[in-house]
Amino acid sequence: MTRKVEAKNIRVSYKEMEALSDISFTLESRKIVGLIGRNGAGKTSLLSILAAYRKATSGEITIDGEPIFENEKAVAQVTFVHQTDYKDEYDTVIQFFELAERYRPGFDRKYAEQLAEIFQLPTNKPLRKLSTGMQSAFNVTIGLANKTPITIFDEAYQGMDAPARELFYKEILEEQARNPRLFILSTHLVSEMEYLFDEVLIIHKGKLIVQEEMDSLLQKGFSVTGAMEDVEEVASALNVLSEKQLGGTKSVMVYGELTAETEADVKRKGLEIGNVSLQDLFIQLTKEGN
Ligand SMILES: Nc1ncnc2c1ncn2[C@@H]1O[C@H](COP(=O)(O)OP(=O)(O)OP(=O)(O)O)[C@@H](O)[C@H]1O
Repeated sequence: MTRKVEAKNIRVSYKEMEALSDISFTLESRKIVGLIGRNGAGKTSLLSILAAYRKATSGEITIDGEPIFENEKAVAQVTFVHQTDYKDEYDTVIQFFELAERYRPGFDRKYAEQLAEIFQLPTNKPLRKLSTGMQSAFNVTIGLANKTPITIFDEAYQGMDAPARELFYKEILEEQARNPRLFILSTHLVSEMEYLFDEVLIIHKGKLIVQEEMDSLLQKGFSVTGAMEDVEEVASALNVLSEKQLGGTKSVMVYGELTAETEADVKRKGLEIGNVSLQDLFIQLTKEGN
């Protein structure tokens, strides 16, 4: 299921407020992409445009070169899982599976039933009577069982407890191994989900500030620790995101390429280079002032 998704100069305004400004990127299929950003950064706005739920104020999303908005064939390639209000939904889980089987050509009923068992969904209950976590598990079930080439989960885990979330992550990885596709997962649970991601997009205040393969992103973030004066000397040439000091020892978190020259200098001075997590990088990259 090879698909190429391109966002070209996406801008979204709600009246005078600009929620997304000039966002462009290309995503290749067979990847699990993490979309992270602080509250109000624009994640849902971006995902709803990627799924053609709404039109960008300007710019365009294409799948394999075809504009997606109001394009039935392109839209059928995408499943968008987001929080849904089921308070007026009298149909049961099983009735929903029947509908999905009738109207969604790729829907895998058998897999949906397996997932319902894994998540212990009460399949004969109307959706409005499921708990919040169960409703999310139902959404996740539909998202996985639809098996569309592009599957988007917008904070789909709301209300799901830790064991249920763990089952969800495991299913994504297993599905990706069985039926590779493009998964896009927006989340606030960065440390919990970072092991899933092949690639990461970070949006901040409506702007795309990072698009990187996970491995190279983690290589770009590193810490340097040691004697204060030596660390300060090395850090003066680096893009320092944060610093900590304890007595005469200082530690700085850096974002940027670690050149051979800097690495040699660090070694000469007896300083220590450490790894930083995606969560730490995300916090520092989106901190006021950075
Ligand atoms: N329908 C709307 N009308 C007006 N403003 C909106 C609308 N939807 C979103 N916004 C604004 O656009 C900005 C981006 O919102 P969006 O929901 O896309 O962010 P988000 O990253 O998904 O946030 P969160 O993580 O809190 O869910 C916010 O400032 C929000 O208040």
